[in-house]
Amino acid sequence: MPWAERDAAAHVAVPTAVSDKYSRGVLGVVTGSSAYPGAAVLGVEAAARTGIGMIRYLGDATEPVLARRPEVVSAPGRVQAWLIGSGTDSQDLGLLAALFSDALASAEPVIADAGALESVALAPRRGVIVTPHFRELARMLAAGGTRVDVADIAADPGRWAVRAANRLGVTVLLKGATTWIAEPDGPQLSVSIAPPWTATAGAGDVLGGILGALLATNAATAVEPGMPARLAASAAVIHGLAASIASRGGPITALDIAERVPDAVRRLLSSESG
Ligand SMILES: NC(=O)C1=CN([C@@H]2O[C@H](COP(=O)(O)OP(=O)(O)OC[C@H]3O[C@@H](n4cnc5c(N)ncnc54)[C@H](OP(=O)(O)O)[C@@H]3O)[C@@H](O)[C@H]2O)[C@@H](O)CC1
Ligand SMILES: Nc1ncnc2c1ncn2[C@@H]1O[C@H](COP(=O)(O)OP(=O)(O)O)[C@@H](O)[C@H]1O
Repeated sequence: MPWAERDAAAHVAVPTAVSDKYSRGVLGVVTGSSAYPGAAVLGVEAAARTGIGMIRYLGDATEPVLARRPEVVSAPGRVQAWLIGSGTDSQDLGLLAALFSDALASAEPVIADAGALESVALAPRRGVIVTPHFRELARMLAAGGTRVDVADIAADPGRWAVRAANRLGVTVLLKGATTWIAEPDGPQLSVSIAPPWTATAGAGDVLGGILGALLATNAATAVEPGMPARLAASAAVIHGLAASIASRGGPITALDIAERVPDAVRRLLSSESG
């Protein structure tokens, strides 16, 4: 089922007069590495611009993240959701492996990307959303014993998203020109609003940050049946809309998308109230 702007608008948590930074939601972030520090900067930038109470950044790229976003806290503490894995390599995790395991063993919802995908294959649970592209999904399925060519996934991504969700037991957001979302025994959703200019390095890291903010700010309902898929699809709508606003028919960078996220959220909220 296509997920539309009005559907996404209903999943933006708008602060009220009684909100504070903790009641709005805190996102714990374990992303980035010495090889890929930029992925951490992009995800944190996108989460901050989606609207969130606070971000705790606990990965290996604290310096560039704080240089871009001094609002970010690098002290450990309580969080309402986790974003793990963007900009990391599953073969070279070092101390990050323990942080991934802790997040996956916690009760909070988790978004797992890139280098954290294989950790999920070993410890799947409800409340986990994985955000692979086609190659990453093929690798995840292979780790679980299902061999599939990337070309087969590309030929029928919607079906593979559903199959993977059921086989892996987690919500799958499969990235591409159309983004497919499937929850085990739950909704199957799709979003196709991003312009092809979105196919640029780091755009997926930005999507992870947007989804992280939506999970943390909807923490009370985020793991109810159907909600992981709806929140994931809403993040894809905000991402695609921000990319369209940034692009206006021309080229964009991943950071351009993150910077236009407030405009995308504003547009969703104004269309909902109008
Ligand atoms: N700014 C940042 O910090 C960013 C960080 N990022 C982070 O990078 C990490 C890895 O993510 P990824 O998606 O690249 O990983 P993956 O699926 O293993 O792809 C490898 C495949 O690509 C192919 N390939 C490579 N070069 C190619 C070429 N020129 N032309 C054609 N093919 C080429 C290569 O093929 P091969 O060379 O082996 O034939 C192989 O199959 C991940 O942690 C992510 O978060 C990104 O988000 C970007 C921004
Ligand atoms: N042809 C396309 N048209 C629209 N969006 C695309 C297209 N190709 C990729 N995307 C989007 O761009 C992002 C790419 O993410 P990803 O593959 O993880 O790249 P990276 O790892 O460099 O961030 C995803 O959100 C995906 O849905």
